Amino acid sequence: MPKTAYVRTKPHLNIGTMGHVDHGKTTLTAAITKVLSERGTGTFVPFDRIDRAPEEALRGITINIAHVEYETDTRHYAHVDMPGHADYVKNMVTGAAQLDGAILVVSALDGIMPQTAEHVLLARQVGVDHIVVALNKADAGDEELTDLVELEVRDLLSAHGYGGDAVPVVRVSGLRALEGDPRWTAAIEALLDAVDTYVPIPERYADAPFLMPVENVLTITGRGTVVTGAVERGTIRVGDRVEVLGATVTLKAVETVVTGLETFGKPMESAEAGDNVALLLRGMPREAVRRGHVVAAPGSTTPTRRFTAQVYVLSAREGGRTTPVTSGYRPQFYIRTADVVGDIDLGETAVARPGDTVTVTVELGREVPLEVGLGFAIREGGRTVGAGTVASIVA
Ligand SMILES: Nc1nc2c(ncn2[C@@H]2O[C@H](COP(=O)(O)OP(=O)(O)OP(=O)(O)O)[C@@H](O)[C@H]2O)c(=O)[nH]1
Ligand SMILES: [Mg+2]
Repeated sequence: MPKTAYVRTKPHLNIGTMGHVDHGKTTLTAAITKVLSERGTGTFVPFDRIDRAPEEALRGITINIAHVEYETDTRHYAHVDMPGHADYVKNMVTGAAQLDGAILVVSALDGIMPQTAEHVLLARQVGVDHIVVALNKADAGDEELTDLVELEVRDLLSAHGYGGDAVPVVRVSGLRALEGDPRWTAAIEALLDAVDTYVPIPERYADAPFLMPVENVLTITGRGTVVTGAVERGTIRVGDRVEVLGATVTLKAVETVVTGLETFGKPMESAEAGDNVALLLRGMPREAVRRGHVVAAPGSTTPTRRFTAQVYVLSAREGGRTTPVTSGYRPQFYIRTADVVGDIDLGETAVARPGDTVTVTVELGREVPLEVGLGFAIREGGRTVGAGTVASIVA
């Protein structure tokens, strides 16, 4: 099938749904694509295709994020539907790191649930600055109860520095909109308008050196090794030299050339920060690159093992630990798409209780490209116990 080139006509933003299990994230995602397909600026992606497509097993890591794309009148969006279950927080964290804005889905029937709060906290920690709320299942909710839920959500957002009073809260019914009920398709339009106007066009650091965390690695027969991910900063063109970093201990950086560039299956001439792309890498052995590595402009970033960070230790109520952390604690660090073990040194603080924010020094089990301001999650025994931001690199 001939491929039409991807033409950039509108600013591109990455958004995603988040929220508690069963509050209707996937239904809402399907409803958005339905409403926009009727406007002629998107393709309808039915519920079961969003819910089935994402499960990919990759070297034992379950990648469970569905990407769909659509346009409003003013913007092009890549939208990720993030699973709600706590087991998938890893994917939410690594995916949310790329989000310019998020749609927080809260069931008007249930109100705030543990994962609603956990996702808001994680969004804050990974630097998602703008949240729009979809109060879903409004078709089935009682008006007064929905008012209470709205207040509760605004309070939660304010508590995490999102300015809950200003955040748009739109009452929607993904289910009824999918069925074509005009009242509820209009609500989806209102939600999209809120996203269009409330989430600003991000500064893309287009002039910064190129960097893309690797999400997925594929082999295309006859063509070679392809890596996919969201461009974190800078621009990339076919023919550009790049480095793959964070590889094996013996082979720290592998230099290669980008020989092909695509987005959503369409070839493109250049990609910039925020784009979801696939890069074909010349002569790159399949085994030399994996999820967690970084593709960057040569010499633009140096992998490091030691850094200081501000870390928030989740309280037990948020699903975190019930006991304090002391120096020598050795959890997993989720940094961009990488999953690395690390030693925590609390220095003079000595003890961090659940709910505390502390400054720590971390020594990772292997080198990872890091920079100040980069967010990460800390996990232990399959659950998130902390979140933090890199404060300084220690030589
Ligand atoms: N009444 C009503 N039910 C809804 C609405 N949206 C979703 N549901 C129902 O809520 C249930 C969960 O919907 P999903 O879209 O799968 O929820 P989710 O948040 O994606 O769930 P997970 O991916 O498992 O976290 C399904 O039975 C839906 O049919 C709505 O607007 N109104
Ligand atoms: Mg879902």
